[in-house]
Amino acid sequence: MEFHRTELPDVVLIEPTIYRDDRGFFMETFHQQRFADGGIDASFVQDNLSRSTRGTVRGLHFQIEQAQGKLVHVMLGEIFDVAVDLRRSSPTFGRWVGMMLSDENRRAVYIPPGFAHGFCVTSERADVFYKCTDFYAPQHERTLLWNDPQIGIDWPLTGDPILSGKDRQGQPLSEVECYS
Ligand SMILES: Cc1cn([C@H]2C[C@H](O)[C@@H](COP(=O)(O)OP(=O)(O)O[C@H]3O[C@@H](C)C(=O)[C@@H](O)[C@H]3O)O2)c(=O)[nH]c1=O
Repeated sequence: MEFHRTELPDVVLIEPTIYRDDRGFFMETFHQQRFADGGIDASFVQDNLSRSTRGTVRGLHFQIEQAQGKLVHVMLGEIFDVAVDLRRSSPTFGRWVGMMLSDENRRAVYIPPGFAHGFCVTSERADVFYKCTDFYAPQHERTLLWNDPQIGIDWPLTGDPILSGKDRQGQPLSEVECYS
């Protein structure tokens, strides 16, 4: 298992060790000690699974209180997974990073509290499984506008995305409440 810091250094790409044999493969998806050694000291309290079809964008979501760190895996399909730094005190405030995660590369990403998270589905469908460091708290949930030109995420989309009503009404960075 390898841990690679991204352009936003607190966002970490995890490259698993995959053991293949005649039966198929085996890999660890989370190992507290190895993650701690790799710089991720997180304890998870909630696991989520969502299924989405091609061209769906979910996000960009965060909780202003009970901020969640997220460890994101793709069980089926392929996504472009995005984190946006919303910590005003950070040198990378307002910047984004995106990574392809799939059932082929089996990569995962750890996004710590303080970031908005979202993804776009680039396969027929995608099952996304993620662990969270705090509980879902809808009263604290905020939605950053997925296509805010000030952030300028280069989504791998060919047309208009499939969005929830909530995500269509996301707030731009200039208006959304951020972390200090
Ligand atoms: C996120 C969540 C939603 N729900 C419910 C609320 C709602 O009725 C239904 C669908 O919720 P949403 O539309 O918010 O689901 P979704 O758009 O998939 O929200 C998720 O998006 C990704 C990008 C994230 O990073 C997650 O933290 C989460 O915000 O599921 C829960 O019960 N628990 C949860 O933890």
